Amino acid sequence: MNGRKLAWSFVFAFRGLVWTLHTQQNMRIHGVATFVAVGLLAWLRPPLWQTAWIVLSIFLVLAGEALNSALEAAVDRIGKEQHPLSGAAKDAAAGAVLLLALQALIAGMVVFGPPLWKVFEPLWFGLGL
Ligand SMILES: Nc1ncnc2c1ncn2[C@@H]1O[C@H](COP(=O)(O)OP(=O)(O)OP(=O)(O)O)[C@@H](O)[C@H]1O
Repeated sequence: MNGRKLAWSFVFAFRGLVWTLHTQQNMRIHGVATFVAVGLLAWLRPPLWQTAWIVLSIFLVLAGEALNSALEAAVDRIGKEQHPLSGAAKDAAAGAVLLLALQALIAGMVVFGPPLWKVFEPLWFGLGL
């Protein structure tokens, strides 16, 4: 592969990500979640392995959503008519994203839960909770 072709492949990949952001509401939701997670990382500065877990989770969810969007587009390109296999393919891909998102939620709770609890603990007790 020559350098020019390699550079174009990055452009196409980036264009694919921009397309998912424009067309997929779920990708935009994951984008917002990414900003929140990065903000919490910058604020709470967890240990390196926990930071790595969160960063990995972010990339896994975004990559999963991009693949899900690709599969949806491919299924729709094959045929827009209703078919059990088309539905099953889309459902299975959505299930994969759900699993990745659940994993990210667990990572967020394990990494950010205890320090956030510490920060807001005085507030809970101040409110008599
Ligand atoms: N061609 C089809 N044949 C049968 N069932 C389908 C077909 N297309 C979609 N479905 C069903 O409808 C669900 C929603 O499909 P849709 O294409 O709207 O994707 P989505 O999950 O809403 O994603 P998004 O809103 O991000 O595009 C699928 O998960 C599937 O169960």
